[in-house]
Amino acid sequence: MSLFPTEAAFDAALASLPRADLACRAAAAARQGQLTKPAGSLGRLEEIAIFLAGWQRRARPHIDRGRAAVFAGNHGVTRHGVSAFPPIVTAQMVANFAAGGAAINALAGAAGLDLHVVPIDLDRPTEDFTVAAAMSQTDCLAALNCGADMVDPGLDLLLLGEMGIGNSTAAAALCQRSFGGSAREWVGAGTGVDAHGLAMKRQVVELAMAYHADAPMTPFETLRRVGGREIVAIAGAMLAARHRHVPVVLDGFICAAALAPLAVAMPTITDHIIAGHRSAEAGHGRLLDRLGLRPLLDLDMRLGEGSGGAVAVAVIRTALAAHDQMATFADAGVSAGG
Ligand SMILES: O=C(O)c1ccc[n+]([C@@H]2O[C@H](COP(=O)([O-])O)[C@@H](O)[C@H]2O)c1
Ligand SMILES: Cc1cc2nc[nH]c2cc1C
Repeated sequence: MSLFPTEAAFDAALASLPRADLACRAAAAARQGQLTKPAGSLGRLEEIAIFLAGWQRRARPHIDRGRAAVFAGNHGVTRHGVSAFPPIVTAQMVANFAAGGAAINALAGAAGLDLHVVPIDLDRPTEDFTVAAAMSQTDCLAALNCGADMVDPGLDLLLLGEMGIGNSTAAAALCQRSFGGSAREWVGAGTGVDAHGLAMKRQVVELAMAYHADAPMTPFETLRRVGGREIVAIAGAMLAARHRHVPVVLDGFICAAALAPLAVAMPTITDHIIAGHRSAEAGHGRLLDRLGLRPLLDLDMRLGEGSGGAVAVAVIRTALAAHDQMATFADAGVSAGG
């Protein structure tokens, strides 16, 4: 049985979000207070260990089963010349992922994550969302379930990533429909468009806002109308992960944009999510601010594929190593501070 058989099931899942286990969080926080270091001196590494304790529901969290799920989709909006690369690159990169030659193959390996690549109907690009909904209800539900299917209940951590030529335009449209503002604020260079491409992207996003202006402002409709299959799958995976108590690490702008419509309807959806990094894509910092997420890293990356998130997972592992392996003041015979 799929997790999201209907739009109503998706809405119900979003309306009933499980919370972190507070007792496990408290036990992890207490342990942090006993480790041989001044209180708080490991900064955000301490917060990460406590965060994972709450979602994994154990005081000593670990990442034995860490997965990177990278979804790929094609976009009808590419007909407007919104990307520096042709749409065929999406399928070509999926082949590169399968052959092990992409950045995410190396980075997921370095972060100790199993990589799963999920191309979704690449031979059926979404509709051009300046003149139609990007996808049907059926296709939107199918993409949500593609995402949910990647979330085995036993996972310790899930990194989400995407590949889709043209998807930074869809991401900007999701941001603007969710948070308002102008296309100038949300549109960036993506794969590296020139000034003409940038102007085109802005125009495309403004046209999309006008076309869909009277449609319901629900998360499902926003995803369906101006999203893409890989983006919708990321939204489905985030929501499924929440119900299965799997903490999530996000990659860049496109991943975070998948969260935007959900967060507007249900701000606490971000509680089980770590923003792995802030990408160099123009709107990402603004989007993370709106989501109330503070990125772990800022390395001027703007690749996608889950790459920035994978680097963040390597840092997260160091946080857990300290939490698990350090001696307490009592164990080591070190005098605690007053
Ligand atoms: O992760 C990011 O912040 C990011 C920023 C810019 C581009 N990308 C990647 O580049 C593609 C989208 O760029 P574009 O120009 O084709 O819209 C897509 O495959 C993304 O994975 C990703
Ligand atoms: C080569 C290439 C690799 C990518 N990985 C994610 N988005 C991408 C876009 C391009 C163009």
